[in-house]
Amino acid sequence: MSSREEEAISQARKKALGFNLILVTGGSGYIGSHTVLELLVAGYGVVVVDNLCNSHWEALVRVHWIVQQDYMKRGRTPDEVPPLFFHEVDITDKDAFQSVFETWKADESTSTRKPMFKFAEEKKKPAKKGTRSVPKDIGALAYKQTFKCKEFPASSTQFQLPKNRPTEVKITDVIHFAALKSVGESVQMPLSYYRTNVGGLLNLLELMKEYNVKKIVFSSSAVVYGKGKETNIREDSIQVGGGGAGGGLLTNPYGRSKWMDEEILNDTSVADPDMEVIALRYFNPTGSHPSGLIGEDPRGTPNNIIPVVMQAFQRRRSRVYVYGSNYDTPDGTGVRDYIHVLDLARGHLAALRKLTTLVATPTPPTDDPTSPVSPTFNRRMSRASVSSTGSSRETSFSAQRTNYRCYNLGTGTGHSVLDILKAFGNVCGNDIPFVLSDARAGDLGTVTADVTKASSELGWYAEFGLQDMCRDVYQWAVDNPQGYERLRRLSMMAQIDPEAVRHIMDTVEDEDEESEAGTDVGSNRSSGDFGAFIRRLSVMTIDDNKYKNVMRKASIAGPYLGKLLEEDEEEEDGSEGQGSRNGSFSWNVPFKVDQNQTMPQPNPPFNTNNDPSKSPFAEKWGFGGNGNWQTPQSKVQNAH
Ligand SMILES: O=c1ccn([C@@H]2O[C@H](COP(=O)(O)OP(=O)(O)O[C@H]3O[C@H](CO)[C@H](O)[C@H](O)[C@H]3O)[C@@H](O)[C@H]2O)c(=O)[nH]1
Repeated sequence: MSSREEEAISQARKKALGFNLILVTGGSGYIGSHTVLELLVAGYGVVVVDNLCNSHWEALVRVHWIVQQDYMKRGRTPDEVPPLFFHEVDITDKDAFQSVFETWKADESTSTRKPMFKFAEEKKKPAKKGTRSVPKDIGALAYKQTFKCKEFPASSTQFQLPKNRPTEVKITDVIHFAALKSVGESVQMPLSYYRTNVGGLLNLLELMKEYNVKKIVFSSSAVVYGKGKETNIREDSIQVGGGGAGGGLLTNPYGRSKWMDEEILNDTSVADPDMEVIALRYFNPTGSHPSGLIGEDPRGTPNNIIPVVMQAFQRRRSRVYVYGSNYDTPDGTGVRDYIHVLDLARGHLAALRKLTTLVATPTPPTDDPTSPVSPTFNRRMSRASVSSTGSSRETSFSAQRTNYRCYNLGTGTGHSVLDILKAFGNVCGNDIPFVLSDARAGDLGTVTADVTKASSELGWYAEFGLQDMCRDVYQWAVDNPQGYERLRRLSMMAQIDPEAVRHIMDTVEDEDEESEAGTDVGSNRSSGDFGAFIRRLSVMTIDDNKYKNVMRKASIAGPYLGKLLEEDEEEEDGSEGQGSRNGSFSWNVPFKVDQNQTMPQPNPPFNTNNDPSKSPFAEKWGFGGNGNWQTPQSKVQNAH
């Protein structure tokens, strides 16, 4: 590790000192980013781990910026916003994941936390002296930015810095979002789902154990209720811990992976009485932050109703197919419990506070061996759960523990598909075209939550209604017609052809100088700091004219890049337009061209009178005698 990296880690740790530090896996995704926002608003420091497979780092920059505005609305200064750090790491890569824990591990010399019990078979191994991952300071990036956004009210989340600020740097809790989440895709690629959703959780729990992190909020789903449970579903209608039905009613690998995760978490809490687990079962999340700066950006063709409606509004599909009109519901269409993503995010805060209370007032251990808080009892439970005889008596030992809790997060109110179409039509002032169609295989008529447990035990309840959800989704759709897609493309562009990007950096220089948004593009051009450049361009994504200007210049620079940046037209049936969906961007990481990547045939640039050979990049990209451009890849293929 270079001295510069060591210095960066040391600076980050200094910045984090005094904050309760929460590790959020999958924190740049849809629900993750809104939760990070609420954590910062509430005064928590946040460390995000995300592999960006279905999200964009830009979301986090926007999050920190929104929180700065939120703080100002509350009479505080942006400097007071807690730190937000980002690691681009895949949780299935255990070594890389461990390097994050190494970076943020407690300083042993100042640590006051001691494990309460040590079982013989679980003696803590010394932490591996592995590499340490260098965190990106998102707050520092956000301070330089200017975004245009809708006026939004200050968050209702209370600012609650702990009375005694932590005197050591330590991750105290984990919120685990990182997972794959498409039902249909999980049927096609079950192994990927189990690898990420189950394998990733195992890595996390092993690392939490090794680094003595004991509290976790887990992102579960109403999907774990499976078939057969419909209206006002209670948490105890299925049993985690072998005490009843559950996983058997599930119909797809995604649902099974979430169910398995809950079982694993429960078993872990049985084996370790110090562990505190809360699983949150989401119903149908939708909505976005009212600023219109962050929102849902589903990759590929969306299947969920709200993104589908949004696409119909954007004319990216001709109509919405309403699946099923003969259900036993008021208007015959499917009824679901839609919950605003900000309510969901605040549900995670409520869960964190619950975990904090539990740890702050622990039940003292007792010598009574039949007591569930006795070490003797827990040792027995531990043995029972690994016994090979599997008698029913022993099975009952592995019943759900009190340090494992699950809660529904929903509103308790159902809305039909037609209600959604009407509400969305109201906010956008246009009717959403739809057609009644056959029911989708496996769909249920009604799925709504009983939310009394969350309100009585977490003190949480949903504040937003359907109209709020539709309004905020609409705002996001209007301001970000392609979600973060443009950003993904710009990032992809920097990865594929840094030379061409450098050329665009030259051509947009004047624009940068005119811009009021601070940027370090110019000063870093020679050192290839594309991160700064992409960040600068990301500001332009909201200003359509500027963005189009850049696209035009990108076409000048390189035909493939021009193609990459072209607006994609969604097919009528909703299938994806061309353009990469795999682009991601890493700061200061050498850009690599993936030689196996299949690149689309680029269009000729339009500034060279359709003579590609006049482009400054003609030689680099190759020019076929038939007038078609060739990427290096297609050139290789043609040679064989
Ligand atoms: O193009 C569409 C898409 C959906 N629907 C209908 O809209 C309702 C909601 O469907 P979604 O696909 O948006 O959501 P589901 O309730 O089917 O599934 C969601 O909630 C589940 C838990 O209940 C799981 O978490 C799952 O991953 C998640 O997508 C259903 O009646 C569905 O039939 C349509 O009519 N047309």
